[in-house]
Amino acid sequence: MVDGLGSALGEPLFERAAIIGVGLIGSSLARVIRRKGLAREIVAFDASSKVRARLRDIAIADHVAETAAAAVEGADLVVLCAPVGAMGEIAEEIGPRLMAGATVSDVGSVKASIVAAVAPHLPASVTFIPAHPVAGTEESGPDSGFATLFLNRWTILTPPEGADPKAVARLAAFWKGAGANVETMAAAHHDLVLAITSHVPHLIAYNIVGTAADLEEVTQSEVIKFSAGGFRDFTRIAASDPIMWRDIFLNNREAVLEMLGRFNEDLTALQRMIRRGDGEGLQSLFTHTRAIRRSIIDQGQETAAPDFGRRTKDDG
Ligand SMILES: NC(=O)C1=CN([C@@H]2O[C@H](COP(=O)(O)OP(=O)(O)OC[C@H]3O[C@@H](n4cnc5c(N)ncnc54)[C@H](O)[C@@H]3O)[C@@H](O)[C@H]2O)C=CC1
Ligand SMILES: O=C(O)C(=O)Cc1ccc(O)cc1
Repeated sequence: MVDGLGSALGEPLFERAAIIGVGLIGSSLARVIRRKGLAREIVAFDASSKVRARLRDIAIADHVAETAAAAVEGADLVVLCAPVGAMGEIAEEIGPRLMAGATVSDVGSVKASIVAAVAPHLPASVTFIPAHPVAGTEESGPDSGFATLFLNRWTILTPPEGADPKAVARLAAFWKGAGANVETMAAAHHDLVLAITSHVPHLIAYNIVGTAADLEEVTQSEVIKFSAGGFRDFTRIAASDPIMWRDIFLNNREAVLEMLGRFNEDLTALQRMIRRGDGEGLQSLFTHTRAIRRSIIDQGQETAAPDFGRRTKDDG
C-alpha cells in the first residue's frame, strides 16, 4: 500500500460528484474520489477559465462544465470548494438546478456564515451538510492538490438540526473513504474552535511577517538572511492564499475577535513577565506548551518535523 489510503471500497457511495471550485482542496478531493472509487463520475467547475483549461489537461475529473449550474445537473453529491465569500453566490446559481435527494456540502474553513449564505438558496428536496476538512497547505490551485491530503486528518461535519441522518452517515463514510477521521459539531462551536486553532495563528503569522518586512528597511537583508529560525515557519503560513484568508477573517469576525482579545491579554502577561524578569513564570508557561506539542505528536496528529512532504510519489 503506497499511499496509506488502503484498498478501494466496494460500490461507490455516490453516482455523480460535482466539485465547484477546483483549487488545492477541490482537486485533492477529485483525486481521492477517483483513486478510492468514492463516486462513479466526477464533474468539475471552476470560475476561472484558466483553471478549467488546466483541469482538461490534467484530467482529474470526468467532465469539466462551463457553468456551476451545468456541473450540478444529475449530481447526487455537490461539494462547494471555492473561497468562503463565494459560497452564497454559487448556491444562488445552482439552487434551481440541484437534483432532488442530492447532498450538498462544502469545505469552507468557516461554517456559520456559510450556512447563512448558502441554505436560503437550496430547495427543500436536498440535504445541506456543511463540512471542513482540517487539512491543507499554504499552496493553491489544481496542481497543488494530492490524493492523500486528508489522510489521518479530521473532517468536521456541522449538520443542521433535523438533517437526514442517512445523508449525514453517507457523507461521513465518504470522508472516511478519503482517509479522514470524522467528527460532528455545531457550526458556531466549530467557528470558535477553529478561530483559536487555525485563524488566529494565521493572523499572527501574517502580522509577524508584516512587522519584520517593515523592519527590513532598517536591517536591510538581515530578515531574510537569518530567517532559518522560528520566523521561517511563520513565512510558510503567511504565504497562504490572500483571498481565502481575507474571506475567513471577514466571515468569522466575532469568534476571531473574541480569541484575539484573550490572546492579547496573555501576550500582555508575557510582556510583564519579561519586563519583571519573571523567569519562573516564563519557564512554567514554556514547559506547559512543550507538553502540549508532545501530546499532539503522541496522539498521531502531527510528526515531530513539519510533514508537508506527505505527498507520495504517485500522488498525482
Ligand atoms: N487551503 C487550505 O489549506 C484549506 C482550505 N479550505 C477551504 O477550502 C476552500 C478552497 O480553498 P483552496 O482550495 O485552498 O483554494 P484555491 O485558491 O486553491 O481554490 C479555490 C478555487 O475556487 C475558484 N473559485 C473562486 N470563486 C469561484 C466561484 N464563484 N465559482 C467557482 N469557482 C470559484 C478559484 O478560481 C480557485 O480555483 C476555501 O473555502 C477554504 O476556506 C479548507 C481546508 C484547508
Ligand atoms: O497550511 C497550514 O498550516 C494550514 O493550517 C492549512 C489549513 C488552512 C485552512 C484550514 O481551514 C485548514 C487547514
